[in-house]
Amino acid sequence: MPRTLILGIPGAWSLPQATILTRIRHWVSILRVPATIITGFLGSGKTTLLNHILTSQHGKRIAVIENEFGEVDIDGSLVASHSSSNEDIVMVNNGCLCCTVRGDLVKMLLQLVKEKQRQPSPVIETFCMDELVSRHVKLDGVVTLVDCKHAMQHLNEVKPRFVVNEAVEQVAYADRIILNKELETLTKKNQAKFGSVDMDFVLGFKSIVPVLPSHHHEAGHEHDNHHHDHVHDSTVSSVSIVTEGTLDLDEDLYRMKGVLCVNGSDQRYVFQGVHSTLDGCPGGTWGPDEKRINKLVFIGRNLDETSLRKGFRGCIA
Ligand SMILES: Nc1nc2c(ncn2[C@@H]2O[C@H](COP(=O)(O)OP(=O)(O)OP(=O)(O)O)[C@@H](O)[C@H]2O)c(=O)[nH]1
Repeated sequence: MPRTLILGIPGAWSLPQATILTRIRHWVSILRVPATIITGFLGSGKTTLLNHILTSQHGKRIAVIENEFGEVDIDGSLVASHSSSNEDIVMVNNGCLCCTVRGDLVKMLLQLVKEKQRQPSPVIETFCMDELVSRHVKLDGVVTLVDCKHAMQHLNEVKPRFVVNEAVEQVAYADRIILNKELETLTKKNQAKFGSVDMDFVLGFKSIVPVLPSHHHEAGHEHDNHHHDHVHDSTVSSVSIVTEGTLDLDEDLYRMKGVLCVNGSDQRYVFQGVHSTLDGCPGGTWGPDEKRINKLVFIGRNLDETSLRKGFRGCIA
């Protein structure tokens, strides 16, 4: 038994070895960095909740690993602008976090825990299976955002056999569910507005059984030497556009979001669309020598990429 480890445990010398080991494991588990998974369907309000967490006074030091569906990073800039320590936010884009980009996630997690001054609290997505990660990081719990306005459409969607309904899984594996966006039929107690919830409800609640969904990929293929047996819905895809120029602004989509350069304004325009709800607000000011790059992401079923790109180019002034 290494002496240094035992010395940290009060009364360890007088105890049987099994008890000592149990205590060591307990202490190691306490020392591990707690991670909270924030999940929820497209546009349900995850980024909004994250910004609420990052700007709340809770005394916790937080690092964020964020995964985006499209290959263009929109949320990175939206989250980073609310945080005082931008370097603690890393993006893992364009892929299912437990499959295609899992290797990146493991690297990110290990990098975060190696740099001891950082305490990644909300770290997004699955990591329990990696031995090295689980030695350093413990899953605190899974928080699922539900968009009350659009949730039933996605929860009730009948998928082909073996195709996973992500919206159902996100709810099924939640330790905490936040009903976000107002709905008149719910009592105030059950719902949140713009992710505004008590921090104790989402951080540090220590779920008793931290279980993650076992999940399946198309025809059960392999990534990074591990096997998946779930299938994502291949009709849902994303189209991302990155182009220079200024826009005159204007489908039936799940989600649109973008950071745009609009005619006559020195400020970025942050554009949000969740189904038919469209929203936008000014973002940060463009730098004097900064290239005015428009970034726009469309996520939905059977997207017509060619006409979306053509239509978007038609908006450039
Ligand atoms: N009316 C209303 N809108 C909200 C609420 N919470 C978030 N929103 C809006 O919903 C839109 C999507 O919010 P996000 O926080 O970006 O959602 P998300 O889950 O991160 O979206 P994805 O990036 O697609 O995964 C934004 O326009 C938000 O302002 C709410 O409680 N009420």
